[in-house]
Amino acid sequence: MEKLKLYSANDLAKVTNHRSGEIKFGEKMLTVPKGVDPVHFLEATEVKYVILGIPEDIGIRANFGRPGAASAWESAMKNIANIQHNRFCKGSHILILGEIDVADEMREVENLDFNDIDDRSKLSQLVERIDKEVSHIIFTIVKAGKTPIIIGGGHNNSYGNIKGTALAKGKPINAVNFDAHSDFRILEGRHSGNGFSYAYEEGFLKKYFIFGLHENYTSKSVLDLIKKTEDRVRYTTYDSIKIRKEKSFDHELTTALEFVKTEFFGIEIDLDAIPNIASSAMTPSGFSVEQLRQFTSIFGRSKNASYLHICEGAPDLGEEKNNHLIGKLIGYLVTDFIKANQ
Ligand SMILES: N=CN[C@@H](CCC(=O)O)C(=O)O
Repeated sequence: MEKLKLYSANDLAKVTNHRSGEIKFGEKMLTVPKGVDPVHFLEATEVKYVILGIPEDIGIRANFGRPGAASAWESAMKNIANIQHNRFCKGSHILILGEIDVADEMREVENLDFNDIDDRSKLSQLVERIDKEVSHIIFTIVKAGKTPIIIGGGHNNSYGNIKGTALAKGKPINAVNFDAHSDFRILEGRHSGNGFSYAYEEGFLKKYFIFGLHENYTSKSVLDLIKKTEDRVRYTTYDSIKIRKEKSFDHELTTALEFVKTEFFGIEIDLDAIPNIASSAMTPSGFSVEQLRQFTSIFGRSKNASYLHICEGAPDLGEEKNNHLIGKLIGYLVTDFIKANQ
């Protein structure tokens, strides 16, 4: 795990704002002690939840998107460290493992142009390089009996999450994805729009449910492909629930849960499904933050929930004065998941 940059107790102290009479997560969460092998530590610790950051937006660049998601990890950590440790949720149940070191790759993409065919191919190759690191680290965390909470990064990282979890569990897993987009697009080289189709094609993803797809942003070819694989890939649209009111939110949650919970499954959350949250494909229309939190809690409750991935939030694309909001939203989702799951 050479590309794993461990988070130290000192890193944690730097982002924790101490206040007398209060105990913050940053004072209670674990880090891997200096000089200790992280794999041994993962195997030995009793802590169940392991937080990992992926500060990249290379998959988004390879998908002709707007960069910015690399900054979500730092914003999330600044928030998570300052959540109150209390009877509702305890920081001591969390290990902050660290982040995947993508600094070299991020430097390499700075001057690459999506419109240049050679550059586009380089972007995809760099996504594949990150895929390998993500799947290896997720494999190691899950194999140690822990539940990863992954903070991205682009949605390309769904591939590594699914692959790593499936390899650790020794069988393909299911996934539920709260997203405006299917990310089940053609296998044209890796990017943020085809993490699930690659995982499906390579046999790591068994059943896949897309929750709240936006009808305007799903191509006919993807809809046709999903129709052909109906026994394994299903969806419900945002428009059918919230606009035409043909289906109820709660009923669709149950349908999706029944579909995925038959096996170990991953919970994938793309923040571009929430209105006005800064992201590459930012939207003015979508489910509310409360609905996303309910989704996280309901799926988190299942004993087969094997990881949580929150991605595509891009504080760097947001308003300068309030760029802590994405970190705060991620903090709510992390604690909603843990409270439901523990
Ligand atoms: N992870 C996001 N994937 C979307 C992005 C859509 C967009 O950039 O407009 C997709 O490929 O469909």
